[in-house]
Amino acid sequence: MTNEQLALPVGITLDRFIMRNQEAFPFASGELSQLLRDIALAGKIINREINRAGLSDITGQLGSQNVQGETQQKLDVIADIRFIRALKNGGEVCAIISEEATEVILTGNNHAKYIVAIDPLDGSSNIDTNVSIGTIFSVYRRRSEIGTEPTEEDFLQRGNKQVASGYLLYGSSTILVYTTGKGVNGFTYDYSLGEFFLSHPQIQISQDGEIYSCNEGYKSDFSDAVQHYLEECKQKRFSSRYIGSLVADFHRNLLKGGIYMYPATRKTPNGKLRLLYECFPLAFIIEQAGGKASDGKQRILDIFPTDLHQRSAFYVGSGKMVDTVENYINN
Ligand SMILES: O=P(O)(O)OC[C@H]1O[C@](O)(COP(=O)(O)O)[C@@H](O)[C@@H]1O
Ligand SMILES: [Mg+2]
Ligand SMILES: [Mg+2]
Repeated sequence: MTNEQLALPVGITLDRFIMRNQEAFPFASGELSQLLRDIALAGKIINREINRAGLSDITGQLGSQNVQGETQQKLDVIADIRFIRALKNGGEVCAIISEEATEVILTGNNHAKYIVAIDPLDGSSNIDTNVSIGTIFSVYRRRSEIGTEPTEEDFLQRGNKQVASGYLLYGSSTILVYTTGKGVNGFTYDYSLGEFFLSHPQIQISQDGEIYSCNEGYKSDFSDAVQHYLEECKQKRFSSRYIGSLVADFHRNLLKGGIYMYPATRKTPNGKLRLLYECFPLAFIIEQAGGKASDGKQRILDIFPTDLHQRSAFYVGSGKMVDTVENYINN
């Protein structure tokens, strides 16, 4: 055994990976790198709180409602506070929108050029039952002039204007997956070292898959087209998998191939999921991984949002499966 083999490498840390990517772009100023580090830091803190949730009084409902009319879980609000604080203190973000806040959150960093849209805790209905949950984020350059106070207008940009997006998945292991438009990479959290390490380089989704994921409890509320597509999935003996946490269902399909669908229903005629901090960020990831994301009629990333908390039908995953459901819907 060589001496080198005595001390096997532990891998590439997130920090080093970010630095290497920054060095690859001489004009990169390091602000986006710092922003990604701030998100990773808040993710570590939330992860620790989630791991201890059953031992500390942070499970259950807070009783207040968010702008969507959903009852907020304590962890929804704790995660919201942690990410906003990390991004404020990091200094690279001038404004934030969050699922848990009605209005634009001004950080006071008016000199900063980035804005962030965030779903601080995704899969809220699964928090208290130890099922995988996550955080979803999206980063844009502001539209308003640096030095001025950002407004709602800064956030009303098409999804194809994102400069970065990603998610954290707090599951059997904790993983951070993100893109800055140069492919998709995943980093697994090593608790013992307190570091994220590159574990899933350059993720690509298979063009076709045999997993479909949607809440079939609402099937009778889906359009005939979607019901026909579900029938086809069953005839083809595809596996039905639905965790009920978008991040977890998305991540499984990203690695295994498959399609996640949250169609419009009578209860949610515009779909349930939010364009700016659920659909756009995951659509950017899936396209960078070779897959597709649609609202049934058009590419999600081409949609021009008119409202901060706008909802959309969402079909995302292996390209051929998204094409098939789109064909059903449009023919
Ligand atoms: O219970 P339903 O209607 O199937 O909805 C589940 C979906 O709603 C969500 O919980 C919405 O996200 P939040 O938990 O962030 O509100 C998704 O994670 C999940 O895919
Ligand atoms: Mg969500
Ligand atoms: Mg949420």
